[in-house]
Amino acid sequence: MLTNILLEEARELLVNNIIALPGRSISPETALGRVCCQDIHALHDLPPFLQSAVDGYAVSTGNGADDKHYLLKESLRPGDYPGFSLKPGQAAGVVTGGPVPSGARAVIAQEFTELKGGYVTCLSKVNQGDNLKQPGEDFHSGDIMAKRGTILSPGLIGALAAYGVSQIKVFQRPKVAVLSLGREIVPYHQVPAPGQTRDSNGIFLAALVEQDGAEVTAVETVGDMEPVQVKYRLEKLLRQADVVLTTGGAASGVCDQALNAIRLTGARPLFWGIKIKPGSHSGAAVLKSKLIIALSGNPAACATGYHLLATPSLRALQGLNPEPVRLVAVCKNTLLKKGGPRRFVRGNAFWHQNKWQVSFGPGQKSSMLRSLINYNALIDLPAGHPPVEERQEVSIILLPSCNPWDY
Ligand SMILES: Nc1nc2c(c(=O)[nH]1)N[C@H]1C(S)=C(S)[C@@H](COP(=O)(O)OP(=O)(O)OC[C@H]3O[C@@H](n4cnc5c(N)ncnc54)[C@H](O)[C@@H]3O)O[C@H]1N2
Ligand code: MOO
Repeated sequence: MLTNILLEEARELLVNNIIALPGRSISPETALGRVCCQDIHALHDLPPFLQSAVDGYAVSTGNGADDKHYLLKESLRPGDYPGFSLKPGQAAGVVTGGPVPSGARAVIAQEFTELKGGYVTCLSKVNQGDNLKQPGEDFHSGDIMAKRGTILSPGLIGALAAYGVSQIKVFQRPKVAVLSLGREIVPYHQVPAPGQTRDSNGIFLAALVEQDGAEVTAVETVGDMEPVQVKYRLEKLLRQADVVLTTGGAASGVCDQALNAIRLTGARPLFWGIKIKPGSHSGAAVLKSKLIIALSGNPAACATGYHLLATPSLRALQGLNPEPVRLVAVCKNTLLKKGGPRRFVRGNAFWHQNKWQVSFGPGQKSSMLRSLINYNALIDLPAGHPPVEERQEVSIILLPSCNPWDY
């Protein structure tokens, strides 16, 4: 087993052991945020017929006919389809988005016309093609509307509805179970005895998992179960989930539950320990197609490990690019910490005065919850870095699903 490796090596090991989940068809009503598992092509031209862009009159010019006065042949209402064509010198009333009769050369907006004695008089110059929307102007038949791996946005769902698509093929959502290890950890709704701690990581991880498009199957604690019972619990969760996230019991010490239980299940550890802080005590293992990601117990270390290892894995399982979104941002405040391994600091990123800016959150100890209440970025500081000064440029990883762009 590889120990104490680089973050990028750890992520690669994880991603290389992941095959995107199979696809399934779902209705557009439930498709928001899901990921297309195949390219989607336009089934036909859109608009499918020549349309008017305005309410007004379609006119047939040319053939030496007077281009100011037209005989009104018929007026169409929304939903009508013209069963006639226009001859030079004739006009038809048309509506925005409605079909125009064949033979029409242009549409004149109603406000630039006068209707008198069955004749339409144009008050402005008429140019061929004015206010006409060509068939296929939006999508030509066969155009790619979405590539495999595209997240279904409200706009894409709407565009597919314009084609009457009622089933969309998407990657299955990964199923994720959370197992909080540690003798002292009790379910959050239980009153802890002296020396015990409420499981805040479990529900926190479950919320992150939901934000990452996956489905939470269980959030459980083990308390002081015997190692073999922890193994049974882990096996049970592995049967119902694609990924099990453990938190706590990851550092070798008095209660080394994570690696013990993983080994007892026969899972193959991929790595244990990465050169970052916090989150150094993170590991991963595979059991057939199932993944176990072990995160630290300290809440901020748990969060950091989640963003850097679990999010890319959940993305890869859904057919998404696992690479995080990186930006360069200017620091709004200072960080006195220096030296040590590569550090990931929770911060708040925002766009202000034409640049990305970031402020370090308060309470950066890995045991503290404070920085987790309002962060949307991880500030990536290299190993051995000096204190970070205001206005210094830093590399950040955006966590858009974490918090709104608040500052
Ligand atoms: N001798 C050493 N001790 C420690 C080391 C080390 O290298 N050598 N590393 C420290 C660092 S850094 C971290 S991070 C932690 C990681 O330890 P574990 O992942 O084994 O976590 P635990 O010991 O189980 O818990 C640490 C801390 O977090 C609390 N915790 C645990 N689970 C939860 C939960 N589900 N919800 C809320 N809080 C939780 C737990 O009560 C402890 O206070 O190890 C350091 N020690
Ligand atoms: O590595 Mo611990 O994970 O810093 O807090």
